[in-house]
Amino acid sequence: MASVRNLVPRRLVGLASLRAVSTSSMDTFPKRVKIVEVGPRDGLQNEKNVVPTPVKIKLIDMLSEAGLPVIEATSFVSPKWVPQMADHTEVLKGIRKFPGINYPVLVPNMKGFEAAVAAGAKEVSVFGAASELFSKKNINCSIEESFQHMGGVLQAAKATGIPVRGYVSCVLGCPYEGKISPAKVAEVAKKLYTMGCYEISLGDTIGVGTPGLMKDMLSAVMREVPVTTLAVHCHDTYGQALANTLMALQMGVSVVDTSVAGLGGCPYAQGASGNLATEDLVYMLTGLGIHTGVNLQKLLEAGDFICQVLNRKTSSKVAQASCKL
Ligand SMILES: CC(C)(COP(=O)([O-])OP(=O)([O-])OC[C@H]1O[C@@H](n2cnc3c(N)ncnc32)[C@H](O)[C@@H]1OP(=O)([O-])[O-])[C@@H](O)C(=O)NCCC(=O)NCCSC(=O)C[C@@](C)(O)CC(=O)[O-]
Repeated sequence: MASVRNLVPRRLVGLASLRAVSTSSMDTFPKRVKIVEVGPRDGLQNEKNVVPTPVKIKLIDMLSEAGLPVIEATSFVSPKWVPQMADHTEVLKGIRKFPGINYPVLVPNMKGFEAAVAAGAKEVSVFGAASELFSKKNINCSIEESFQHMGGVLQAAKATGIPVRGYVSCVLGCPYEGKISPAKVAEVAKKLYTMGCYEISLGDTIGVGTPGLMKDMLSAVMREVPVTTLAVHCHDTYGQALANTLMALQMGVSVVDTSVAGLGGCPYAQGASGNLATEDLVYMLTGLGIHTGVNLQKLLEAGDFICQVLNRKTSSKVAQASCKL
């Protein structure tokens, strides 16, 4: 693989050719998009070989340097279930905390919440699903039981002034149940919103959705939850993540979860590939003239770094193209 140093002078060529467009269809897009970088958590949780803690810390520091406003750093889940995240405390304590950047962590229950707070977490994310079977496989409880676990975390977080983000998985399909109805997604999203999550991230966990499904699902959710509190989280298994995200942006969503180099997958969703690559979203938004505050060059360097450590080719089309320029 080419070294970062060799790539640096050439990579801006593609970016420099981008020109912000202004058409009437742009009126429906948000003026700025908040990118939630989930690579260090969602991106690495599925890696078979344990990634050394200093590598995770360096990756997060590089992503901070790139200007990502939110970086999901790790998860305080059971190390028996997800061994890759067992070093959560060391990672959270070891990273440089840049002013203005949030470093939320995933917590499934009070045990995870308490450990996260003890490690210095200032924001947490709870996670549920719109599929009963996925909920059972992923967190070993029903959707109803998961509301109780999340409710406990939300109450404790409120008492300590910690903001809570909520995830809904399987919003466009489930590896165990198949089709998931938009009404079910809306019901779960509404529950998380009314319980106190300030933002609800809608996850196409296995990347099976298409823009039409995204439109139907979002239309149902937006009848129950304000669009200003919604985020989308698209995996790219069928190459639809960027198209699905574009549909969400057109519908007024302005928060998007992505993963550097397109890393990712869920250990309890066999066959699901990585998230939408952060580089590809930044490139598209730059072309649309939508502000993100992210430095694409530095982001590409972070992607190169983690791909070299993992001995993996990047899944980002933009990173691949930039290597060839
Ligand atoms: C939820 C549990 C813990 C239930 O797991 P369980 O086995 O049902 O839990 P339990 O309460 O019966 O406890 C069993 C053992 O786990 C311990 N335990 C219990 N909780 C914790 C904790 N927080 N941290 C550390 N240890 C914990 C607990 O202390 C006990 O230890 P033991 O007595 O056997 O030694 C487990 O199922 C789990 O950790 N699941 C997490 C799975 C996961 O991380 N999945 C990936 C993240 S979700 C995702 O990727 C989707 C998303 C968010 O990206 C969006 C999308 O794409 O859709």
